Amino acid sequence: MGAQIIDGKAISSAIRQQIKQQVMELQQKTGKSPGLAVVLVGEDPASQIYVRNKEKACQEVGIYSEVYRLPQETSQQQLLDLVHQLNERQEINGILVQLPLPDHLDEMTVLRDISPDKDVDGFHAVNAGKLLNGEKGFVPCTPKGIITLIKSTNVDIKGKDAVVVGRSNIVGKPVSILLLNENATVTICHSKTADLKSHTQRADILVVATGKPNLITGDMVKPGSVVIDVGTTRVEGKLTGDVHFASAKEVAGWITPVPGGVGPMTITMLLQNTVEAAVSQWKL
Ligand SMILES: NC(=O)C1=CN([C@@H]2O[C@H](COP(=O)(O)OP(=O)(O)OC[C@H]3O[C@@H](n4cnc5c(N)ncnc54)[C@H](OP(=O)(O)O)[C@@H]3O)[C@@H](O)[C@H]2O)C=CC1
Ligand SMILES: Nc1nc(=O)c2c([nH]1)NC[C@@H]1CN(c3ccc(C(=O)N[C@@H](CCC(=O)O)C(=O)O)cc3)C=[N+]21
Repeated sequence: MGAQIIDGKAISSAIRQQIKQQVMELQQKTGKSPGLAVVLVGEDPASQIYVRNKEKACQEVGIYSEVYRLPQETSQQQLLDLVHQLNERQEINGILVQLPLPDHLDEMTVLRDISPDKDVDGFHAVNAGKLLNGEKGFVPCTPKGIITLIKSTNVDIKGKDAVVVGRSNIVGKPVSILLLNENATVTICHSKTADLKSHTQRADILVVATGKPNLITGDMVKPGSVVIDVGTTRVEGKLTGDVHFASAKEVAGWITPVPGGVGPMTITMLLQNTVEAAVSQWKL
C-alpha cells in the first residue's frame, strides 16, 4: 500500500498553463504584461536558485521580470531607495525581496516599505493583518500553495484536526490562519512544544515547516492523513524535507515529496499573485 503522492509539479504546471492564458488575454486587452521585480541581497546559494527559478517561471508564462542582485554589503538605505523606486514604477506590479536578508539589514522595515498593493509575497503587516481579519489581500505564496495541494486530494478540510509544525511569519502562522478559515481545528506546534508526537499523531492534516530534516517519522503520522512537507534543506547535496518520506508514506493517505511538492507551488502562487496585482492596479 502506501500513500498517494501529491504531485506538486504536475498541479503547478496545470495552474501555470491557466496563468499563461490569462496573461495572454491581459496583453491583448491592455497591450501590457504584468511585471514582477525580485530583489536579492548577497550570495546565499539557495536564494540564488530560488530567484533563478522565479525568473524562469515568469518567462514561461509571459510575466515581465526584473531581478536586482545587490552585493552583500548593501546598506539599509540603498535597499530602501530601490524599494521606493520600484513602488513608483508603473510597469512593476509586484515586488519581492528575497529572505533572509543579511544580518545588518532590518527585514521588518524593508517589508513595511513595500507598497501593500505590490506586496505579492503577502509579508507586509497590512496584508498579514487582512489575512487575520478575513479581508481580501495578498496571501503568502507557500501557505496558499499548501491549501491548493490539500484541496487537490479532495479531502474536506472542514472539521478536521490540522496540526502545523512551525510558527514562522512566512509559513507556519499564515498557513494556520488559512486552515482555520477553512474550518479546520488547528494546533500550532514549535520548538518549545512539550510532546510533539502526541500532537502529530492526531493530525488528519499535518503541515511541517521547521527546516529540521526528517523531524517527522512514520510513527508520528496518523494513518490515512494528509502530510504536507514544506522543508527544503540541502543535506549532503540532496534536497531533504522535514518529513522522513520513506517511513511516513507507509502510514499517510497522501503525502508531498521534496523536491516536487510545495516548492513549485510556491512559485506558481507568486505568478498568480503578480497577475492579481496587475489586474487590480490596472483597475480591470
Ligand atoms: N518549499 C517552499 O516553498 C518553502 C520552503 N521553506 C522551507 O521550510 C522550512 C521552514 O521555513 P521557515 O518557516 O521560514 O523557517 P523558520 O526557521 O523561520 O521557522 C522554523 C519553525 O520551526 C520550529 N521548529 C524548529 N525546530 C523544531 C522542532 N524540533 N520541533 C518543532 N518545531 C520546531 C521553530 O520553532 P520556534 O518558533 O520555537 O523557534 C519555528 O517556528 C525551511 O526548510 C525552509 O527552507 C520555506 C519557505 C518556502
Ligand atoms: N521573499 C521571499 N519569498 C519567498 O517565497 C521565499 C523567500 N523569500 N525565501 C526563501 C523561501 C524558500 N522558497 C522556495 C521557493 C521555491 C522552492 C522550490 O522551487 N523548490 C523546488 C526545488 C528547487 C531546488 O532544486 O533547490 C522543489 O521543492 O521541488 C523552494 C523554496 C521561497 N521562499
